[in-house]
Amino acid sequence: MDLEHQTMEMFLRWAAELGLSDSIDSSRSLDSCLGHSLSVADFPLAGGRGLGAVRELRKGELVLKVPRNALLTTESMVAKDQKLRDAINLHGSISSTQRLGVCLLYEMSKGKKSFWYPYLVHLPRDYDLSSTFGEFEKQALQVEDAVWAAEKAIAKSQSEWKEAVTLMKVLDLKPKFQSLQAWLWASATISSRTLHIPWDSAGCLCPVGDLFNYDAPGDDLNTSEGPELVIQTSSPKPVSTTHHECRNNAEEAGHVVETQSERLTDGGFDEDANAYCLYARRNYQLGEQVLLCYGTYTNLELLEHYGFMLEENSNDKVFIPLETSLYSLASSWPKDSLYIHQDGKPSFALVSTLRLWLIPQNQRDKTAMRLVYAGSQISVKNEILVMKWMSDKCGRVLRDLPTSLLEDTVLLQDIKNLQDPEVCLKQKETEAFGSEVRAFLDVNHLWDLINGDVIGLSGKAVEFSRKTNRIISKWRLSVQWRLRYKRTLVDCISYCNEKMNHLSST
Ligand SMILES: C[S@@+](CC[C@H](N)C(=O)[O-])C[C@H]1O[C@@H](n2cnc3c(N)ncnc32)[C@H](O)[C@@H]1O
Repeated sequence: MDLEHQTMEMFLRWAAELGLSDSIDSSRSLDSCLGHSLSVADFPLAGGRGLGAVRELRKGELVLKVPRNALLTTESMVAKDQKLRDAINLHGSISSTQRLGVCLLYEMSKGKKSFWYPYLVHLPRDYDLSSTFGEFEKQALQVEDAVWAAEKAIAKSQSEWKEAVTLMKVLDLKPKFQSLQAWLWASATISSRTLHIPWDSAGCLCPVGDLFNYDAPGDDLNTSEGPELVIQTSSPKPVSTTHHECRNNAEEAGHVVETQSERLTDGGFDEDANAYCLYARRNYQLGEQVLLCYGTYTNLELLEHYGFMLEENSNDKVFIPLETSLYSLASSWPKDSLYIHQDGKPSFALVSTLRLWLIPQNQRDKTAMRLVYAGSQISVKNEILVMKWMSDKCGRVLRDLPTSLLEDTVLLQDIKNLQDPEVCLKQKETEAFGSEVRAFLDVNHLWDLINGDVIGLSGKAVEFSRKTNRIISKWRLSVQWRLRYKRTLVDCISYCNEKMNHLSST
């Protein structure tokens, strides 16, 4: 049994001893907290390590219960450590998320002496959130809004780190735990793994509960005949770093509560049970990955908060630069409602605004306004103008980007080849590398490694260091993101052209 496997077993035993369980049967063995409903498994195409169903699960069924004493929160860490308590009390001016970040690093610095050590060793060593992107990966996003969002995330992490360093110094953390690198790790851990708790806006780290991978809301609606969960959402979308909203008043009887309401999340802290309770969001077959919904996110937001994106994401939104006069006309609709759906359809608000914008000012009478607000077309002529404008605009946006969809598709394949240890890079292949691959190899000083292998005729694949592989993964994510963006614009052009053809023939 390899080391990873052994430490995972130790972790699951430790969790069972603390009372974590995937079963409602309280007399279960203390060898592992899993095995009745779930098991840890690898899902290479959907999040990597995750939790699989070890039996058929019914929608609404309780699948994991994590008692409060196992949760890592500022409160629970402080309660176990006088020095930490004193330092936190003295330096209360930073945000609760920063406090949790410092506590996490402090706990990590204890190594095996930490109460949560069996959990902490299983945290990822690296993350791909955009706050961890270097200049190359950031620019590879190409789209101005996306580059700007990444820049903002990077700057935010840096300024939060500077503010938190004072507390880290008081705690006398070793330099490696005080570094920006360590801070980025702690912030990414908190951003991508915390669950919502009612008593701390920073949320909690939930052993085992943070092994669930993500399922977008709305993608599960047709899959079950089971009863619906009532999730009492405090806001339609979490604004804090925590992604799970509270499922208050969850009735334990049958572990199912009745119908409707917005189902953004699949669990929450249950005051009565004094535990975090997680429920199946749909029916699952044996062996299927059990997923959790962290909230409603566009791909850019997923990249920022979680370090991944979804090729198929019904919540994705593609924004294109619009004329200022159009924005001012669109005052009835918020700016962020003017977008293109991932399947290429312009949003209701965008089409409505364009309908209005594209009729001459003297024709913007009551009748036209009424039609626009009702979501109806004003006239066939106007509708054709709208579709033509959208199609031309998307075409211009695509042309203005540094690379085409086709070039990005080839690039993505080259990146996959670079990353694949099974692929041997032949000299003729490296000669065909496009300018972006060449620039990447230049910036990261990797030519020697590539040439050494090719010229050395070793016949072996090029092996990059772990650090280089991490950078390649981030770059790959950027390219995937911009490719998805471009696909949506191309689909929008097809959608508009089809509409135009249809309208012209009527
Ligand atoms: C709460 S953790 C889930 C467990 C994680 N896979 C692990 O091994 O610890 C969230 C992270 O898992 C990954 N992830 C979750 N859902 C994913 C999905 N559908 N596709 C790709 N990665 C996903 C992302 O790296 C994300 O930041």
